[in-house]
Amino acid sequence: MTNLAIAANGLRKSYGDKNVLDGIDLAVPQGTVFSLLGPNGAGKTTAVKILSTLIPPGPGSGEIRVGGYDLATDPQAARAAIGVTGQFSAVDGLITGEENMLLMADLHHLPKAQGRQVATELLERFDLTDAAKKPASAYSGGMKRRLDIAMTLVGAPRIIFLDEPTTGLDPRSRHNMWGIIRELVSTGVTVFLTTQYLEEADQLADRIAVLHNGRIAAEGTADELKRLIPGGHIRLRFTDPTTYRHAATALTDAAPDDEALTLQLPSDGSQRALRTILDRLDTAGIEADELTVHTPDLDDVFFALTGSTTVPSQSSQTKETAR
Ligand SMILES: Nc1ncnc2c1ncn2[C@@H]1O[C@H](COP(=O)(O)OP(=O)(O)OP(=O)(O)O)[C@@H](O)[C@H]1O
Repeated sequence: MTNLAIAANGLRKSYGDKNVLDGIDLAVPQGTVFSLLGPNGAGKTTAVKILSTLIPPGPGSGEIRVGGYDLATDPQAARAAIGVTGQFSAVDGLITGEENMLLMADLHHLPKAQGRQVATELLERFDLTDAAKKPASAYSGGMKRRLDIAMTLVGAPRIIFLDEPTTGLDPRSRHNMWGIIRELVSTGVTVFLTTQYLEEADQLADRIAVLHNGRIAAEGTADELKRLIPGGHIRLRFTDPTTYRHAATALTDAAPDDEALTLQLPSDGSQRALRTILDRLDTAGIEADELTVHTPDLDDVFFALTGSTTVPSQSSQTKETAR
């Protein structure tokens, strides 16, 4: 267990008769990014709050270790090893970015000169030097998130909890944030990330766990999770109903959608599979208005595991319907 930054056994939490976490196990090696995925209300924030000592675990939970320290017996030491940013931001809008940073330095009991130096360096690193003297309330969403992370780093935490760090950010700010997270990890920091964006988990996480109905429905690398979903498909779209019907009669193995005028054929998305389908279309004299290749991605995994259907082969359809 010593090389694990976070280790939890049988993590439980209920609110009233609602079992939010129903005994989940977590093992996050040092220096890696672990992503907890789940639909809204799945219990991601609850897990972050317990692991970061903000709320106690529910009765019956097993041992929880963060930074090597047992949360039950040594919460202070665990707290010293971690930083938390996210939905419950620490940024005070009434004071400037620099003042927020200095306040953090005071909270960490850094000597004045050292506090100033750390604040200046972090503001520079997060591209906030020009805005340092402006009240944080005037910052954009992306700047506030950057300031929030910069404030977290004042205490030089080895483990950082990022609760939906890019929710609501525009694509450029999101990519900037990904760069920041990658840089943190390159310095050996462990990141526990919750996100609603599957692409984010795919981009950043070494391991991903999907939380559903209070349990971990699946866990693994992005590739391992994608392998849970068999195959992809090729989708043919028609605008003319007669052409569509002709194609549906010719391609008996295709799944038809009479309303959308589309046909879906199972395919691994390879060049060879594509050529076979094009040959079949040529032979039957069919010309589709649009042909799209769909390979399984994390969305498919997510919908297959947390959607109404649990039949993997239906996942692709689930995704398309859901969009
Ligand atoms: N203090 C509380 N009292 C009662 N119920 C709570 C409390 N905190 C959370 N819950 C409930 O626990 C469930 C999980 O909430 P949580 O915030 O952990 O979900 P989440 O996965 O982080 O969701 P989101 O993506 O929407 O932030 C929800 O149904 C929520 O309403």
